[in-house]
Amino acid sequence: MAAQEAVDSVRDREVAVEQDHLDQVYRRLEEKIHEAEFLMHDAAQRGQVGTPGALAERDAQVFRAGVHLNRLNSEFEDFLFGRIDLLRGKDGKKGPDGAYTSVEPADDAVRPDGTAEIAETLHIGRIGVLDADYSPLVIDWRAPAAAPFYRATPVDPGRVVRRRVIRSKGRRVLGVEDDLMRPELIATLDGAELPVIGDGALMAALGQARSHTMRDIVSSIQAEQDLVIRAPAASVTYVEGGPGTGKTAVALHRAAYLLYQDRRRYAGGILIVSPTPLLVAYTEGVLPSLGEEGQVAIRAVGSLVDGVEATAYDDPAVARVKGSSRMLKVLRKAARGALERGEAPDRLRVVAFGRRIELEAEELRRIRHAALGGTAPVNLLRPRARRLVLDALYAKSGGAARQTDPELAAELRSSFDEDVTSEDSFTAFLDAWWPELTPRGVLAAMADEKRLGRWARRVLNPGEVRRLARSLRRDAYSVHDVALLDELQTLLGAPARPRRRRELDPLDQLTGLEELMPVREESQRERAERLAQERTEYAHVIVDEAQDLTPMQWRMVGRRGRHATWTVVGDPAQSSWSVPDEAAEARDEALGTRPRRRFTLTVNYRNPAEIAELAARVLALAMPGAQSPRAVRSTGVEPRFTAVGDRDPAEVVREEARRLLERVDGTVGVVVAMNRREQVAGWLAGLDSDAPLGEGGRGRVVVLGSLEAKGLEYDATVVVSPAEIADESPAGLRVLYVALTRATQQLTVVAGRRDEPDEAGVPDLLRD
Ligand SMILES: Nc1ncnc2c1ncn2[C@@H]1O[C@H](COP(=O)(O)OP(=O)(O)OP(=O)(O)O)[C@@H](O)[C@H]1O
Repeated sequence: MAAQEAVDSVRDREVAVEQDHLDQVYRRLEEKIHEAEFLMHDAAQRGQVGTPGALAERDAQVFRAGVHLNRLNSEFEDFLFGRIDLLRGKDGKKGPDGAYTSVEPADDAVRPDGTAEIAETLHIGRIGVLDADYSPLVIDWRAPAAAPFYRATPVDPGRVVRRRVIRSKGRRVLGVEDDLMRPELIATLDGAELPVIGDGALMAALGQARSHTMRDIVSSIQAEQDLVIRAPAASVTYVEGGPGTGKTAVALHRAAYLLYQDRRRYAGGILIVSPTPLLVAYTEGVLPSLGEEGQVAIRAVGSLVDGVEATAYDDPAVARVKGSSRMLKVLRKAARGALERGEAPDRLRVVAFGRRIELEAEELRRIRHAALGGTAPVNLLRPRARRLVLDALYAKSGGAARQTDPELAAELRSSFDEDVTSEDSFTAFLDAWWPELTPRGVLAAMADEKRLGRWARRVLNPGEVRRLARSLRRDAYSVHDVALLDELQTLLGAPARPRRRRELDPLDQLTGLEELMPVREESQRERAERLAQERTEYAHVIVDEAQDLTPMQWRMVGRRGRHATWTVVGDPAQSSWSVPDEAAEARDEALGTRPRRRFTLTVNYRNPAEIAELAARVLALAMPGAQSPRAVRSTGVEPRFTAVGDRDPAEVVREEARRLLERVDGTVGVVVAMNRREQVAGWLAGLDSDAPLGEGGRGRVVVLGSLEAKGLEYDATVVVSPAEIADESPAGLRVLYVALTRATQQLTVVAGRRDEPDEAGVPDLLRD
């Protein structure tokens, strides 16, 4: 009892120490907010002076003040989260943030008798704050001086003696968790003692209940993750790692880091490509929590083309055709072939120079053929086709023979052209004979099996043509259709007629200003959305779950980062694409010859060892020889197996979900084969209506098709019929591996007849 009281009093004292520091930080922040408000006000006044010099000055001031206000307001909550106590460094140089730059301790930082002193204490937070005397009150987590907070380990501690994670809410410090990097020094430090509280922050973070949104990991980023987050943005950063190794988290923190490093460069935008809208929604809050918004667009791969939000999935056989690079040949033919629609006119009659001139079907066909020569986008060829038609008409009119003088001949020709083109019927003919094609129109034309058969000759077999045409007759676009639309956009080109240009706002030129200025007619959010939509190329592209992109999707994503640097994260063992080699080829094409820096993440932070071990059995089948990531914790709860047997499957699944709802505080995900989604959602309707999670009234139970589970996680999961999931597609075992690795605490597997369960209910596929 007495011992516990002693621990509590040390803890209280340490919390009070950090509270003091936080109070000091808040006082300083308040001063800065006043300063910023003054600047804003002052800048607005100056803005009334209309000279160019005053405008430039206003821009710069408004920008700086806006940055301040924006950040201070959004990050007032919980922005101080770490502290490191450091030995004296090798050199005595300080960086711009007032911290010493040396990573390594001085040779004599630990004296021969084993004693040492703490030479520097740094607090780490979401943004940097300097005191009035320019000493650092808080170091931005992305600054070089903060790196030791993430990198230090007991094996390689550098200057760090103790790392502390501080939990705070608003202005109140709630607790501290320490990791000791140099335990041998603790008893021999000069001056103040350095107490150590708690079991470390990582375990505390991992054990927390999950909600429907991902949390940032800024206070517990691990050393191998930090290396990726801070990797220089040259060319391609390529990250592989098994389920739960933090790839998505790392990708998001890397976006924030890159913006901090070089905001000007990334004003060109960062695009994060995510596999599903569910994962987009799940991750959307992380960057704002790190203080970054506006510059980063997170888009599902089915929403990369404006105006289309595809969520439907094709069945695997169709998806395989639509994703394959063979489609490129088919689309090239379709883009040109779609000009020849059934209703196109097959003759042209005009009156010029008082004569009737006619072009017959065969002549028009030849002209079209000549105009289409080469590979230029079809819509851009319309002017060329128009010219060739006029040439042919002129030749027929005999006009060329009437004039030998070149100057007069040119004049004659030009008045001929004017005569013809001023007739409405000529324009009407051209519109019908060489219509402006749209990607949607061409895709619709491909729904005609006969036509598609012609365009796909020797590329797709008749069965593939039939299935593809049928799938294109559906009302909604599928996720795979989006890459086809995008490819068609490139093959067709923008319409030839000039678009109305948006008026340029001189303030647009100023980096980042759009995020900060309240704009007159549009809300800030609308404006950010519009700018994001108008943007077709990005300065940095991050691809999450990269193993899933099909060759056609790689082409689509590649077009958005032709001049970009890239971060590509993925796990081949989780690929739901059936022909990984083909996808790898397409990926290499999209990334070009840019050199790659490769990283591997090795620790599974999501699954307890008990679940990871079960998943490893499927990994061995899905990808023999592949390494499982190492799980860092164990819950002592083994996965549970239940066979449906003669019972009603609806009852069994409902019962198992209910059971897990009682055992965990957060979410329960029920993962089923894609074609069972609706049915199982029906089975579970109303199950948790009295236990909503509070975020927009969403319940704690979610039913997911196997392909939708990608990247997500739940406190507990029910995986329904592994065999059904595995049999769904050629990549089924890898998809099952994904399904089995979603739970942070508990996993229940429900086996159907097809699973051939043993007497303990363990499906054939999951037996040792
Ligand atoms: N350093 C960390 N500190 C705290 N939590 C972490 C850390 N790294 C990862 N996590 C947590 O582990 C879980 C898995 O992370 P994440 O989803 O990024 O993994 P992933 O590699 O993308 O997984 P998958 O391949 O299955 O999609 C998340 O809940 C994440 O917050």
